[in-house]
Amino acid sequence: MPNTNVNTFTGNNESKETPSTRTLTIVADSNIASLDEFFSTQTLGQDAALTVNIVSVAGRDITAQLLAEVQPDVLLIRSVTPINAELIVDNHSVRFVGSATIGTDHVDQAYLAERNITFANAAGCSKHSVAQYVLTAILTLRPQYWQPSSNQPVVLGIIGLGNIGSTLAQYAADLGWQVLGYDPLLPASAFNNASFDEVISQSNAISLHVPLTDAEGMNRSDYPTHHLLNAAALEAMPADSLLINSARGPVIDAAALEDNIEQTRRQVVLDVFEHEPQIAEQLLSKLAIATPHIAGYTLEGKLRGTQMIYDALCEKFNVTPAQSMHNLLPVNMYLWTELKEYPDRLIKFYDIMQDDKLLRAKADDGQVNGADFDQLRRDYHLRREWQF
Ligand SMILES: NC(=O)C1=CN([C@@H]2O[C@H](COP(=O)(O)OP(=O)(O)OC[C@H]3O[C@@H](n4cnc5c(N)ncnc54)[C@H](O)[C@@H]3O)[C@@H](O)[C@H]2O)C=CC1
Ligand SMILES: O=C(O)C(=O)[C@H](O)COP(=O)(O)O
Repeated sequence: MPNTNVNTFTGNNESKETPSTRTLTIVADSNIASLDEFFSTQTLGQDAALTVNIVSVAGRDITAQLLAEVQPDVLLIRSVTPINAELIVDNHSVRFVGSATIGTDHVDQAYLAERNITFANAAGCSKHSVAQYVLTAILTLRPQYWQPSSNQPVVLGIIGLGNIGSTLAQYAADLGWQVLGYDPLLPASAFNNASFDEVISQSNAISLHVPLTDAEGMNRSDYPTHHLLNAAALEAMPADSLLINSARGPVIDAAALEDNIEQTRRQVVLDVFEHEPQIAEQLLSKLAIATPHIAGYTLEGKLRGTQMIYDALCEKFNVTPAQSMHNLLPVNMYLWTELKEYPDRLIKFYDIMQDDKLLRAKADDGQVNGADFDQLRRDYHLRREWQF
């Protein structure tokens, strides 16, 4: 069994009757923020004698073998733990799976439903964090966009207008930018106002905010996003348009992207990579900004993710939630209104090039290896979300 951190909490035994102590065993990704503050007897077992036993391990170490050894009631994961038949076909103890993430492409939700296992994710938990990451990337590379003008408007293309895309659109509108948005699964609106071809051919900057879906399989969609940006789409983009991907790596065909950057010298920002956690130096060297899947990594974003799966677990087990992320947040001095007034303070709000520098420093022998990519994320100094 990998190195685990086992905290055993025993319920208060001073009740009037001898409690029949129950144990709730949790296997959790150690990269979940404030795990022990949210999942303990005080926060889960206040209505009954309960022993909460948490086994926390690296997300990639949550295996069928570990489940066989621990027999957990609950799995708490993040995006690096695939949840599917291969992991739990022989397990009959898990009753709840919580992913403290927005994306769910790593979870076979139909299989969980078939097994009558409750699933919860953290929809929208880091929408502001990711939107602010995208704004920072754009304004770091193109600071002139702070002052759009009638003869030099800024057109931001947004593909996917859900929680993150629509939040980004609000920031863009607040800066006086024009938004061209495309989302075939939502009704037309002020922001959902263009075709895919119009977005990619008429925008100064294009940002992707779609889930990773396929034409078939567990993430099937009528509008699959796997390689949504293929060679043809990239070719249709003006050479000087900036492309940002903070959705999922495989939404862009990495090989086609490398060729397109060679041909156009396009500025590209990637927070997610088709073959992560490995990154080929050949691609890395062509990018304007590269970061290790940390667009959502603010203290608020990660705590909100933990809060949301904690609340869902409490609902599952009919327990009154007894922990709030607001008890765990230091004072936040980052105000969007201040940044708008003093754009030169952007680097103090978020120095994205420092994250870029740390990632590039891990390139060795032609690539960034998976262990180094994971270490950068595990040890990431969580940013603070700007107050909108
Ligand atoms: N880099 C990071 O740290 C993070 C990445 N993400 C990724 O961002 C994705 C989007 O997050 P949210 O906006 O919160 O999800 P969401 O589910 O609220 O919105 C996704 C939107 O994409 C639309 N969509 C689906 N297929 C499409 C297509 N083919 N073309 C255009 N639009 C399409 C949907 O209709 C939906 O409105 C997540 O699924 C996740 O993969 C999320 C959080 C952090
Ligand atoms: O929430 C999502 O979706 C994300 O992409 C998260 O930022 C992924 O973070 P990890 O689960 O990989 O820590």
